[in-house]
Amino acid sequence: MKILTPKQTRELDQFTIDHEPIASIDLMERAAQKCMDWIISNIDASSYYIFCGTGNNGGDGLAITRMLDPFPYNKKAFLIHFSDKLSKDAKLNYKHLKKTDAACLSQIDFLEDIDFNQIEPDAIIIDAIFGSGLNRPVEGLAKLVIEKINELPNKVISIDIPSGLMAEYDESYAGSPAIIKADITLTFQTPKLSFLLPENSQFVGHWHVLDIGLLAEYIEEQKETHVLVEKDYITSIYKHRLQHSHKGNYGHALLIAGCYGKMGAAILASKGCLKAGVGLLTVHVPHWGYNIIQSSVPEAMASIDRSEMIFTEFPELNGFNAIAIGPGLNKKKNSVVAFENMLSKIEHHSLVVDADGLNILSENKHLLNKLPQQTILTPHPKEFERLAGSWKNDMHRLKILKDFCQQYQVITVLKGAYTVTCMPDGRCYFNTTGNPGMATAGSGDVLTGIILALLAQNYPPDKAATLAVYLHGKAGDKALLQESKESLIASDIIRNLGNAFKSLN
Ligand SMILES: NC(=O)C1=CN([C@@H]2O[C@H](COP(=O)(O)OP(=O)(O)OC[C@H]3O[C@@H](n4cnc5c(N)ncnc54)[C@H](OP(=O)(O)O)[C@@H]3O)[C@@H](O)[C@H]2O)[C@@H](O)CC1
Ligand SMILES: [K+]
Repeated sequence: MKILTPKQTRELDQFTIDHEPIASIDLMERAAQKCMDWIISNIDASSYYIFCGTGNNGGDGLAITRMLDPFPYNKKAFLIHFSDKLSKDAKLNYKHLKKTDAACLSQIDFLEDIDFNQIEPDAIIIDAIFGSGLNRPVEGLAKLVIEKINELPNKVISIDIPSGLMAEYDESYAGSPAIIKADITLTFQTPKLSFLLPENSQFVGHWHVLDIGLLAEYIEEQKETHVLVEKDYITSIYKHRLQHSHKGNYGHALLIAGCYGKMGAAILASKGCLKAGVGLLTVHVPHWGYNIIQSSVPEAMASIDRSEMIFTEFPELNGFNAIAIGPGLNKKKNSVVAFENMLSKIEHHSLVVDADGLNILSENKHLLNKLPQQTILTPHPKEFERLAGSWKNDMHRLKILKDFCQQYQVITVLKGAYTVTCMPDGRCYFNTTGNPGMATAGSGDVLTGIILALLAQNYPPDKAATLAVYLHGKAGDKALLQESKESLIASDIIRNLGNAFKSLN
């Protein structure tokens, strides 16, 4: 699903009004009806307090209040009068509600006009103060109201976007002094980019996209800049296996991993790779790790370094079509030299760099220029900061990520909630699978193995990265059916890769 910018959202709105065609007031009615349908099907409460602004978001709130009328609920709508400029459709809905139930509607000029004590703790608060039209930090009356709502114990449902949160912003934006902390956000047609940034999870709560029938035609014409990766996208890139195939069809991968004390990372990455369908896997390990890898991963072949403890050389690369380097490696001088030598020998191979491979890059930045185009890097935020520098807010981090990928022509998988895979041309793919139980030792090693396997099977690097991230998260979600977020470990992710693949059929 494409994520639209605020400008695209306004254009989509207008495109639908012009081409469906539909009057804007009827579109607002449809949006409010979708919210009502969702609320009636999912919420069990007897009182609703609806806080409305003066723009179209407020118009939605006023329409929702009217739609509650046939139901036996207590309801009260507050028009927060922070501006005299009531939008045209908000004004129509204001008049309409006044006719239906004038007693439930109050105009609020001062915070004291609202008796917050009357709001029962189990009542639902509907937040329709600001939507996608917010263009500056919230001040004055609206700020006071938002702060007060955030102090209440009530469940809050935000319409379209939590009031005070911008759909997009830049690095100079220090945030609004007041933003609604919603439990649920009901957003229209596509999610907003800010929902996917870690710093905003405290405001957005659980978000749901409501299809309000805005025309797909317009969305299809827009470039893929920010994409939410869901099952339909993944099934469109997943290649089914042929009935008559042999291991030669699925590539030969080389994994360079492990050192004294860190052989577990090599084992986990190897198993992830094998379980993701690679034809053949060779693992290059220090001499000391030979017995360990052979007995722990009998399906893999071993290539042995002359060094007892660390990575100092690499096998002839010709026989391999994909290479991963980094899990459980180390950053000693001889390993850096070997890494640099290997980069100069890479020709047609796809490459993944993880863990200590990334640390080597951040301590030897000149190597970044030697990475083959479309190399896949898989940092967590700390590793990324070491590679690319620090950021002021998460939107700024996204900009740094795009600049970094463009500068070095690499693909970066920035791990976290909504892991984002950024392409050399700046396209960003936000993943939707996975859970906090996966923040556990070795989880990243497994992901590296999966990416390596998909590259060896000839997936183009951009598709290999997005598919691997999705499968890794899905395997974690399947594992969580038997485990808890605390007990889930990397081996559980490996064990559930089969279930993750099956979920694509
Ligand atoms: N997309 C769709 O298809 C559909 C969208 N719909 C709904 O419309 C919503 C967008 O409505 P909207 O454009 O009227 O903006 P909204 O957020 O209500 O703000 C109102 C005004 O507030 C002002 N303002 C801004 N910042 C401010 C601040 N800090 N403090 C004080 N004032 C501030 C600013 O005016 P300004 O003062 O800048 O002239 C702005 O115009 C959208 O979220 C959805 O709920 C559905 O009804 C139908 C389908
Ligand atoms: K809102």
